[in-house]
Amino acid sequence: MENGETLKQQRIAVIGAGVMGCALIKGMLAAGRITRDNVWAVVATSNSQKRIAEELGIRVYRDLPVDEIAQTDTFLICTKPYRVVQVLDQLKASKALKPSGLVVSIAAGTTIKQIETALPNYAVIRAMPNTPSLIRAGVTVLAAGSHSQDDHMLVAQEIFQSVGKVWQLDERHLDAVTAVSGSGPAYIYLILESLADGAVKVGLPRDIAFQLVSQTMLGAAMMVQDTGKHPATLKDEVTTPAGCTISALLTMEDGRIRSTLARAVEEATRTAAGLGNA
Ligand SMILES: NC(=O)C1=CN([C@@H]2O[C@H](COP(=O)(O)OP(=O)(O)OC[C@H]3O[C@@H](n4cnc5c(N)ncnc54)[C@H](OP(=O)(O)O)[C@@H]3O)[C@@H](O)[C@H]2O)C=CC1
Ligand SMILES: O=C(O)[C@@H]1CCC=N1
Repeated sequence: MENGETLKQQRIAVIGAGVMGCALIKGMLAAGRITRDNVWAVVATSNSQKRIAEELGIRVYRDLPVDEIAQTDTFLICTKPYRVVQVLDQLKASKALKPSGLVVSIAAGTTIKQIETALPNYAVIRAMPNTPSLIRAGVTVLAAGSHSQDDHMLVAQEIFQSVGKVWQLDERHLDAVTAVSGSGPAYIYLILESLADGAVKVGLPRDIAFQLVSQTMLGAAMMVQDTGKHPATLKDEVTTPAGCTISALLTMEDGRIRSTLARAVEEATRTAAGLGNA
């Protein structure tokens, strides 16, 4: 089978089609890795059911359908963390799970052990993606469960490669990953908005400010990736002696921007670790 073709043989269920579940379905459809026939979803409310069925053109249910479960290879669990075990209990109670199937959970703080306790002997992979998966610019880190084989990991890799870049790490890193790249887009939006506020304060129109700041962020991020240079080196290349950049940087340092951002990641890691116990 060609690289990237494994998903075409799979029937995929997305349990919880909210922000992330829909981002993943849209991303996979846009990548042409799945068809509308081989994916189905579950939501809680009739409003979401109607909206998503219309928007995505896929089968959307409010209860777990036993006949669909029996034909499904991979379950992407995308509910809030506190609902994950309840959903897994329902899947188990259906008695329709394929023994060779795979559960991939994207729930923050919900451990592989918690999932394997609910579904003993089942292949489990824990994933932490982020919202840019919607536009296929996501970041996902995968961690394998104790019954996950290479072919299961291949399926998970193909799902998340279709919506962005993928790394595989030991599960002990997943709460940190959640705090860095899972939550990360929110930090970047806050910084983007703050810089744009500054631009507005010095007279630029808001829409131009958003375009200038977001493109600058994109370019700066690409410089880090493409040049491989340390960010401090790239920063120094911008910072002319007695120029204006150093004025801005020292103002930021006065506001303890570095430790504020680093401590924020530390705090988010602590919070993420507790989310599966709610
Ligand atoms: N948002 C993010 O940036 C990221 C989130 N995550 C993780 O992804 C998961 C989902 O987050 P997010 O998409 O933001 O949450 P949302 O609230 O947007 O989505 C949750 C979805 O679950 C559905 N749902 C609720 N109860 C059930 C149930 N019993 N059975 C099936 N579906 C149900 C909801 O249906 P309805 O719409 O009808 O209420 C909704 O579609 C969380 O565990 C989170 O930790 C991971 C990475 C990033
Ligand atoms: O805020 C949260 O808990 C989730 C996990 C990562 C991003 N959003």
